[in-house]
Amino acid sequence: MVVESQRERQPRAAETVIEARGLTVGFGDTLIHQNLDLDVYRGEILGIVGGSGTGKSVLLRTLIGLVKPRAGSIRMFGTEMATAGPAEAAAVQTRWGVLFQQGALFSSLNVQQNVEAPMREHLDLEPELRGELARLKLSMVGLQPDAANKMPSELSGGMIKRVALARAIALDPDLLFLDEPTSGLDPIGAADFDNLIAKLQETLGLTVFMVTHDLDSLFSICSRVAAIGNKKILVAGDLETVVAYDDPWIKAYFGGQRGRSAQLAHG
Ligand SMILES: Nc1ncnc2c1ncn2[C@@H]1O[C@H](COP(=O)(O)OP(=O)(O)OP(=O)(O)O)[C@@H](O)[C@H]1O
Repeated sequence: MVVESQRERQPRAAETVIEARGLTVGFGDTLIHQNLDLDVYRGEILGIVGGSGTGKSVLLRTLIGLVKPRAGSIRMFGTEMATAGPAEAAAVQTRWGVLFQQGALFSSLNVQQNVEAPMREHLDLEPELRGELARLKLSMVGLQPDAANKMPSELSGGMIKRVALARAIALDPDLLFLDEPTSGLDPIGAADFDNLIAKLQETLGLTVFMVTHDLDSLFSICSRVAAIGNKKILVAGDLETVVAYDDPWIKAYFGGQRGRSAQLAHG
């Protein structure tokens, strides 16, 4: 059952949105990734898993250009990012949105202003239209209109994630990067957020790159999973393929009590 539902969610045509080849990333004397290859296909929700410190967030930050790789290439929507000119790179960058782990809202801006921030930076819109669009994005992530004037300090953890998600979709992206979107949420809040991600992915036709530890997210909404270990992608494929892969961390992660419970719950 799990396998069938995973297959149903596989994109039909495997058009590559992100193509990373031979990525080597390090800090000082420490190598985090060495010769890492990864493809992300249009229309999929790809879950990135791996032990703590294996470099899942570093991979996300490398793909969006915040960490410069020592070697290798990253093609985003067919554009080689290392050699793209500033205008071309900026045009590609507006095609993705990012939800960072803690939400990373601007604490001095209210909710609506946070969602408007990318529009201010990249679009030349009248203030009324910008406000209207921001409120539309907020309603798309399930927030009531009265949330618009609240400050980040007045929000619950779940609301912060929703505002951050509204900001991530502010520019109508094709691609969404999510870093541990359900971390810090209670199980019901996490399940609601998973459902929201799946709904947005489907209605907006998004491609989603999602770093997660959350087994429920993997089993409920991911169409494919890539596991990081030994500085590279150990295995990428449907859950059945990844779960069956012979690696001690994968066996401990999926074969432990929580992994078995998640498989049963979503089976
Ligand atoms: N800017 C940086 N400078 C130096 N080291 C860094 C930097 N950013 C990350 N690291 C190191 O890179 C390694 C991978 O970090 P990363 O946050 O990607 O791990 P992760 O797989 O996301 O872990 P977790 O699951 O615990 O969040 C860690 O050892 C971290 O300390």
